Amino acid sequence: ERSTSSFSYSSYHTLEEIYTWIDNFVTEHSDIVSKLQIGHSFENRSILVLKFSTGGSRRPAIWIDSGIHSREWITHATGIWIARKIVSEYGKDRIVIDILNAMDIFLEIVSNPDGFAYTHSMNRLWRKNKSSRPGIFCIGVDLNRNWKSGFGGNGSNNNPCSETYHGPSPQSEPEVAAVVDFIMSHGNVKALISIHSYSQMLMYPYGHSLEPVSNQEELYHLAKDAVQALYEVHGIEYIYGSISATLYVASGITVDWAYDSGIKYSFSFELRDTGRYGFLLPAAQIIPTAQETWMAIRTIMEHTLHH
Ligand SMILES: O=C(NO)N[C@H](Cc1ccccc1)C(=O)O
Ligand SMILES: [Zn+2]
Repeated sequence: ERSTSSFSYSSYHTLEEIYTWIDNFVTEHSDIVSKLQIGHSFENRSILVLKFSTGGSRRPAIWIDSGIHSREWITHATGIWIARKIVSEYGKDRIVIDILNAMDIFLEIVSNPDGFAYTHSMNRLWRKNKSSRPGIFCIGVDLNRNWKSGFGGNGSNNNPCSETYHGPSPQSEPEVAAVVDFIMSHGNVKALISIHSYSQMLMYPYGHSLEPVSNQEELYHLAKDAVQALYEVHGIEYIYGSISATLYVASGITVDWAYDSGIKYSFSFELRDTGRYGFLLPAAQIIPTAQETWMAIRTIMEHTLHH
């Protein structure tokens, strides 16, 4: 069926189902949504980005990615739901209208397609990508350790068999290089939101050190407001703060690279839950999770629009 009306937003889907949904979604909303291919994964799958734009050229933009860790299925499902929410709210919500009349939104739903396919075929709890190199006997690099900022520092591992293996060099992984190349050539990305699960946290740089970022006060208060907006939907409580202070030191991570590349509003979400189901969050929680996450993301986008 050509329409997305038969797509269940309250279910988890395979890579093929998501890519088909993307094509149908773009067809149905071609007035404001387009599909970009920003590169290929290690196993040669397309890396796709949805672009939401109401015109202009190279407008200030917001980047949102989900699924960088393949086992975090709630993040892809949330990304899909948010894509539909953006187009449905554009006609209704004053804040979304204002955002899209001034900015573009880029949404990369499946940031690690090889790993995601693997969680459906062989190992539901696979985290990394699927890269392999001669003489190395473990597969995959942690795509949240392969970025240039703080690369190879504490909170990342140089053992290829580790779940936090940072890879042989910064941006060695095609899935990371594609995003870096896209954002750098775009040159006008004002906010980056990288969605993970689980733990119910909203965090900002730095992960690689306890050193506060220059606009720490602003990010703290924005995170506070975003977490409050999230709480008001279903009463779910998040903690917030800098990654290194709130969680632990992690080096080579997406948001540190984004921040150091000039994207002053860089955040990482850890969605539901706090461990009862963990990565195996029941599908019944997809829509409630997406609804509350949307309100936090909308808060961050609105702030970015006005600053
Ligand atoms: O893997 C997850 N969550 O899925 N998060 C941890 C912590 C984290 C989250 C966000 C940014 C940096 C670091 C990780 O080791 O990457
Ligand atoms: Zn993760």
